[in-house]
Amino acid sequence: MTTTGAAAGARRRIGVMGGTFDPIHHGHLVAASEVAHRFDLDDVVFVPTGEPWQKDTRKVSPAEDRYLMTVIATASNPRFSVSRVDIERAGPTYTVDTLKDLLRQHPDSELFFITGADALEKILTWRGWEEMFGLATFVGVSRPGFELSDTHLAEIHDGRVHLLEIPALAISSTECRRRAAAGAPVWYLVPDGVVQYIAKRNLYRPEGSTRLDGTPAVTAPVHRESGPTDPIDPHPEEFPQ
Ligand SMILES: Nc1ncnc2c1ncn2[C@@H]1O[C@H](COP(=O)(O)OP(=O)(O)OP(=O)(O)O)[C@@H](O)[C@H]1O
Ligand SMILES: O=C(O)c1ccc[n+]([C@@H]2O[C@H](COP(=O)([O-])O)[C@@H](O)[C@H]2O)c1
Repeated sequence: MTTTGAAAGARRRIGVMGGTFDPIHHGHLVAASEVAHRFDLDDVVFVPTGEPWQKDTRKVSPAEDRYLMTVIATASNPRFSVSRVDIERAGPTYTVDTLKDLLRQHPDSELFFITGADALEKILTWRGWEEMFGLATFVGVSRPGFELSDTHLAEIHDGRVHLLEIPALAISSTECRRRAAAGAPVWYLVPDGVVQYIAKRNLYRPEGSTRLDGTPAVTAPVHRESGPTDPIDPHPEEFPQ
């Protein structure tokens, strides 16, 4: 007996939630959950970027930290999983490559790439976008502060792009990082486990700050092929953030 949304013999419908996730927050999770519900998806795969080339003007946290925060944030949802395809591919992250890798891994699937209104606005600046629209259906979701529009995508509009209003959460990773850097709480903006992870790894704190155990905070990127430098503490203390 199948317990998924796909009828027997039908292609699996897989949502793809790509993002830098530095850190992952409830805006990402609500977007994925809402698109999964409205598009009757079987699963949503979260794909943390390797090298987000359009964010190269700022320091991005090590891929392993962003990956682990994404795993922590999605662990309680049986339909959510996290893929390493982008962090294991060398070089800048292009969605056209993400989609090809996922289709190789899931050849009998139909992909639905989920993107916020801000990212959708800039999608024609993405590398190989012409090919990209042939590999997945794109679902643009509303985001406070941005206009949700597909008028710039008129020539693609043959059912490959959909727009969806979702519950509005005015949360951004930028604001979460700013708050963590200032010692302000990020509780309830990000999942509880992510709050704990940020504190444990001293992410987003000013250079030279120390971890709660007194050791220097990690500042060098973690090597791609290695696992996390720190296992997740199974008995985390209460952190003030
Ligand atoms: N609050 C939100 N509501 C809807 N979509 C969102 C929200 N936050 C992010 N997204 C979408 O999630 C995807 C990944 O976003 P990303 O990881 O860059 O987060 P961000 O909050 O935009 O980060 P930053 O503030 O660092 O730019 C993008 O498609 C983005 O548009
Ligand atoms: O393919 C591209 O050239 C491209 C350029 C910018 C962003 N993207 C993808 O869009 C998603 C959101 O990216 P970001 O930078 O807003 O976190 C993520 O999956 C990125 O890989 C992709």
